[in-house]
Amino acid sequence: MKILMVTGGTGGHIYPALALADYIKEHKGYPVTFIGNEDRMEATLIPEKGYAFYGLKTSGLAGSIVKKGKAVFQSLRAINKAKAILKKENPDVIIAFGGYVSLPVCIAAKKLKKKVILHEQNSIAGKANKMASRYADCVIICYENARKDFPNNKVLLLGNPRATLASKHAFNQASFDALGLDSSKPLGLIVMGSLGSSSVAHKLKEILPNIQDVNFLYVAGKNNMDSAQELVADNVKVVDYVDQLAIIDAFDFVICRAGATTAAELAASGTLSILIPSPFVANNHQYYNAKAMVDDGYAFMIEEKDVDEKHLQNYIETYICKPDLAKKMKEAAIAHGFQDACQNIVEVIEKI
Ligand SMILES: CC(=O)N[C@H]1[C@@H](OP(=O)(O)OP(=O)(O)OC[C@H]2O[C@@H](n3ccc(=O)[nH]c3=O)[C@H](O)[C@@H]2O)O[C@H](CO)[C@@H](O)[C@@H]1O
Repeated sequence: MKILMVTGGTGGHIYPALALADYIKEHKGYPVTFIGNEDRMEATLIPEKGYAFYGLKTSGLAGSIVKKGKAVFQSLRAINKAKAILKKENPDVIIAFGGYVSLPVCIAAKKLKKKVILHEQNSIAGKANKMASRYADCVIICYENARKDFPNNKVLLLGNPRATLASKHAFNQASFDALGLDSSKPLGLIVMGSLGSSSVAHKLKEILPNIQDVNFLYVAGKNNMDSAQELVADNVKVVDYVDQLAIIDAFDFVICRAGATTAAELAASGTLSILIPSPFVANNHQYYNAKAMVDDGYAFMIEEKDVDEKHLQNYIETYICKPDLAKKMKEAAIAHGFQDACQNIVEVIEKI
């Protein structure tokens, strides 16, 4: 069986696809090829991981009439290019992980009568996935809430492939030691998704130095290192990137955005979190990702507008000073973790 995956734009769409591809390679040996945007992070990340990669030029349907017109024109060209790639590669199944690059590939796939599976990471579906669902044979979701965004007879709630990876992740002592953190105090990891956040960095710079009983590692994101430098303090180290899953076990809690892939990893690995959902995403979907986690009893949430010392200190103390409650929350996280996501998705691929 040959599989082709479509993914792109941000880590939250790319890492789940890579996790599934690695699982398929290890357990089934089926070849996997990728299509993504020719000018986004996937164009380097995916070939670096050893997979064949085809790039398309696409952009989102947003902004001025001229920009929208350009996006439509690019999509039409992308459909033709995708058709040529699909004819050459001749995959049995196409799995699309969202982002606007998915849509032209799904359209091309259906024109060639190929089987299409969509993967939606978020609790509110993205625009591209909603449009692509009419060309899909099956839609895999990670939150019950996303079911209503798709034709009900196509939906399966199976979770995010990164959950499987997170449940099996190996702590890497050398990666942790290289960070040079003082672990004689509780440790907090702060990571703002694959793109970072300058607005949260700006708020935290006033707050973190006052929480002296915790040492923090702030992961800024490669494009935010300048604004993040203002955070450096006795108890705060700043780096641009970490392999989140390799070091997460060393931390007592994580403060982070509520990107769906990070959220899936937190649940599957039983990691305690304080979520600050990004207010700058489509349909406020991170708020709803976070709300589902809070409702299921395994995370706290502070909206960005409410981030202050009192709120943060309050939640941090709960994790550190109430071990019984922290243990209960960890158990609730693991119970909602979809640790078998990869195995269950592969069964669907084989059946389809
Ligand atoms: C601004 C934006 O549009 N964000 C979206 C994007 O988030 P974003 O790309 O930030 O994705 P997530 O937070 O969901 O996932 C980030 C991934 O990168 C990894 N990682 C990240 C930083 C780092 O230093 N090290 C590291 O290993 C994490 O372990 C995780 O696997 O896609 C998500 C999934 O569709 C959406 O829910 C988010 O709303």
